[in-house]
Amino acid sequence: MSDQLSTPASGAGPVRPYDALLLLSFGGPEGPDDVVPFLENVTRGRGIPRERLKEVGQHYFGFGGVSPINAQNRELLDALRKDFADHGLDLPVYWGNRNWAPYLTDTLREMVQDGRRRIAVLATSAYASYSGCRQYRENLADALATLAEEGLELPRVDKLRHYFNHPGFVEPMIDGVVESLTALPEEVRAGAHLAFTTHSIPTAAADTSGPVEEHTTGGAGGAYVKQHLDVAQVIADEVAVRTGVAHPWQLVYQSRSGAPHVPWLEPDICDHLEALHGAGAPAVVMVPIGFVSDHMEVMYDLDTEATAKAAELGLPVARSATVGADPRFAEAVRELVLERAAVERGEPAERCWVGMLGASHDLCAVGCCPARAPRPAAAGVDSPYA
Ligand SMILES: CC1=C(CCC(=O)O)c2cc3nc(cc4[nH]c(cc5[nH]c(cc1n2)c(C)c5CCC(=O)O)c(CCC(=O)O)c4C)C(CCC(=O)O)=C3C
Ligand SMILES: [Fe+2]
Repeated sequence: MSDQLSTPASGAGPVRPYDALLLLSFGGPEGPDDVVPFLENVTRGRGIPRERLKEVGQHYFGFGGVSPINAQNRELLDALRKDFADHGLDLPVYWGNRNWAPYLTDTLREMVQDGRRRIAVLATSAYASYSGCRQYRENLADALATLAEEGLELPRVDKLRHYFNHPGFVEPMIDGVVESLTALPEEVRAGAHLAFTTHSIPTAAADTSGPVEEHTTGGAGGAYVKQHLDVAQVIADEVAVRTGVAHPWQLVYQSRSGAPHVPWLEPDICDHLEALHGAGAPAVVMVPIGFVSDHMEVMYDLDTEATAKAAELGLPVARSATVGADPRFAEAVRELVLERAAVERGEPAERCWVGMLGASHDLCAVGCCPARAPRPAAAGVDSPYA
């Protein structure tokens, strides 16, 4: 590979000390035979009811057993490589997943064998939560443990900060909402509501999301909800500036799983559509701010299920785009790498953000997004690895 020839082992120029970027994602099935083993990987030890698993399996089978997430990650890889090349960054980009091939452990092994010693990690999850942050750090720790057992010299892995409020993540979504409003019939456009959606999680997980000082009680939602509300506000405000209309908005949830007696964040998007319709809303734009690409949770839960619900109600809806492989997102990733590289060199770092919360932390503190049963997690203050 040509990048191996041109990259000194220690990394060079503005990316120093990094010598590689790892795109860390969820993974998804690539055909019907993959669906059940994929779901087994996702739900191992998580207590998801069998009925729910059967149902989710049907979502995948309905699309030929193929999740769109892998193709979307390949597009993002291309966008990142192009952006880095266009800006003279000599930083090879790798890809590994939690739940499907290419598996994280295999990618990390390949990286070590390629001589990568200091790795920046971008997870395809923008917000704080156990599922979106610590679980990826646990996956990194598991992969490092495997490589250690194999006698390999371990690289250092640094997870890049949360980017929910990075302008390169938020601005493409603002454009998307404006476009979706334009796509609605003109007579309902001005009255349209914005339904910002994200993945529901157990309220107990939401309350303990983010650093300990941001934890809440009683279902208030912790950093997870606070960060989503911040992004929603920024988007709604900018859409109002651009369209001249202050569209009413609310943060709602989707893709609930788990046992029915366990409280998860509510309301669900489908119930919300029904309530809005009952209250006389003329149209709704669904804005999936919780997701980085139009993967199965978007394609099924919003574009199929919620859209069918709206049709049944006679409520016009549109669904706005996720950031995907937008060049502005690739640029944001470059900025995040350069920012963290400066921090690691002990130099001042320029941090971009929008909204009210400021740039998120580089290193997760002890107690950040705790697991129900504590396990080793890499790339945080409590990492057992350097
Ligand atoms: C916060 C969050 C994100 C957003 C942040 C991020 O992107 O990471 C996310 C993303 C995703 N979730 C995905 C798929 C699934 N998630 C499940 C289950 C769960 N998700 C949870 C949370 C999240 N999930 C939770 C608390 C559970 C319960 C079980 C557990 O505690 O782990 C299940 C099991 C069946 C079910 O119950 O739905 C599946 C199949 C896919 C791939 C889609 C594709 O294939 O295109 C993606 C990107
Ligand atoms: Fe999920």
